[in-house]
Amino acid sequence: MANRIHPSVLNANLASLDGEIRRIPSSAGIHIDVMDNHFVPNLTLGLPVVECLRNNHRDAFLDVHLMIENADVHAPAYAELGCESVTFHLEASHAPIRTARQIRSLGSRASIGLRPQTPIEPLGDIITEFDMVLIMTVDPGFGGQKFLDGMLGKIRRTREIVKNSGQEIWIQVDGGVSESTIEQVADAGADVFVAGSAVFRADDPDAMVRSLKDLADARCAGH
Ligand SMILES: O=C(CO)[C@@H](O)[C@H](O)COP(=O)(O)O
Repeated sequence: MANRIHPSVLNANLASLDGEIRRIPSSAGIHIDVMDNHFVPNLTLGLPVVECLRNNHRDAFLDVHLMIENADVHAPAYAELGCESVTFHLEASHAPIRTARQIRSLGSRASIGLRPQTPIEPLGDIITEFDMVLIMTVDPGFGGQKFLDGMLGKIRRTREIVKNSGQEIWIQVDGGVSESTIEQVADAGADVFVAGSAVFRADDPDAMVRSLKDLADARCAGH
């Protein structure tokens, strides 16, 4: 599938989210980080704000990344709102298969996220329950951190597992993705790239989105 750039609004002006999203029309999706100050040491926004964004951006692909405890309880509500993709964390779920099925039954793509320390291998048995795997390449909680090079092997192994599954499952990489790192991330096998500070700290955020896409496509026009 074609490479996709999903800017994370965590590093945007959160008080002007509507306007910030309108600055990046070349994005394939908008990555929205929901944090509860328990699963991660940061608090951002939740269901009411995502509902407003849904209403104001009917055509956008909303890619919600839940960094919250009790994911099984809360995740389906984001699918009910009509978010195209809902990621919850394996570490915050007691029933990942049931939650993924619920999300899919509500018409959204189900995605599973992994902290840097969580191995990918145990997911092999249930990977076909998901439409996307999100590999965190920084410790979740904050934008602007350095990409963890040690995660490249994990991305490669994830690509192998996805290939062996015979399904088209997207591999999203989140954390420290920029013009300096995206090529190696694409080489390793990712096809959905979250970039926060690289996009929103750029003078021209939309030009940055296009540049990241070109760099990824030059390495691999989809896996
Ligand atoms: O989920 C997170 C952080 O926990 C990310 O989505 C960040 O928002 C990415 O920001 P950059 O590392 O690209 O600045």
